[in-house]
Amino acid sequence: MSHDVHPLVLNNGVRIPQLGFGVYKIPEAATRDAVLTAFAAGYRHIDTAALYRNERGVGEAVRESGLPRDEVFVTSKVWNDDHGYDATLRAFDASMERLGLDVLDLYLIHWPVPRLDRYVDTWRALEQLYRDGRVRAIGVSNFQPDHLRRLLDRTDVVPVVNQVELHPYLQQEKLRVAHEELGLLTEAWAPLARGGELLADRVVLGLADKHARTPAQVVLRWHLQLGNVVIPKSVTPARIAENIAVFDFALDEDDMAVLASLDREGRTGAHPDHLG
Ligand SMILES: NC(=O)C1=CN([C@@H]2O[C@H](COP(=O)(O)OP(=O)(O)OC[C@H]3O[C@@H](n4cnc5c(N)ncnc54)[C@H](OP(=O)(O)O)[C@@H]3O)[C@@H](O)[C@H]2O)C=CC1
Ligand SMILES: O=C1CO[C@H](CO)[C@@H](O)[C@@H]1O
Repeated sequence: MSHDVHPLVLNNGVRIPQLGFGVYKIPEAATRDAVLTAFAAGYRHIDTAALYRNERGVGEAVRESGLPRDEVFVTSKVWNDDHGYDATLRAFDASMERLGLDVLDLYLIHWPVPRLDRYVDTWRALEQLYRDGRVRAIGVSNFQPDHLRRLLDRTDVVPVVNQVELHPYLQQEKLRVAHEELGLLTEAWAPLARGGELLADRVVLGLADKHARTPAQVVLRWHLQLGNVVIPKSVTPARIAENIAVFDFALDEDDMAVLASLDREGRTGAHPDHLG
């Protein structure tokens, strides 16, 4: 993997570009072009899921880009309907058929769905896929500390990431501390809080002005400096380029402190204890 993708090292030694491209809500027909635009802008990490119904477009773009396969990092996720050992193995095969890839870089359990109480069995299926070399790393998404601890108590492979909603309005400090203790990286979904109010927040606008950057760039830079893996989504070519142009400036301690003060439990999505 070339150096300009700013990789972080996962707990199994695999490198992940710290900034990736999210494709939730991009229609299947538009996904190939959006991902090719992202590759042209320098992204080398794509975040999709069976739920997003656009894995085919992601796979097409990977092939048509002409990029060496080992320079592109692709994540997908097993959806809530497919929890359980056998169902997860089938869901993985179906995702791989749609993606048209031989090996996946990262496979995640999308939500723990505590009501079903099957995420430990689902994890055992991911462990099997990892041992079989079908996926280079396995992780989870939307897990709370108690879900993580249960997994770690009962299974062998430590997840490499927990992908959770995280942005200045929902900073997830307790969870980030738990991740550090358990040895996994924090991956931020909805890193721009879905592009709403946060990007018009007076504090963010002030920092954008100070650094002659856009509000989205300030927020993404904050994520990078916290050590988060971050996966902003956009279908707008100018924004796709803007969102990756964040490696050539830095927020100072005061900037980070003022952004820390924006925390307010401002979820845009479901709470993991309630979904499912
Ligand atoms: N594991 C999970 O449960 C979840 C995972 N995810 C993953 O995280 C990714 C990112 O999260 P997502 O929900 O898409 O939200 P984001 O926080 O990435 O926000 C995306 C929205 O912000 C807009 N936007 C993007 N860049 C800019 C910019 N520079 N200036 C102004 N507006 C901007 C986009 O508009 P436009 O596209 O029109 O340009 C879009 O409406 C997803 O695509 C998905 O891959 C997301 C939700 C849950
Ligand atoms: O990945 C996802 C995209 O956003 C959805 C709506 O918040 C989530 O439920 C889902 O987990």
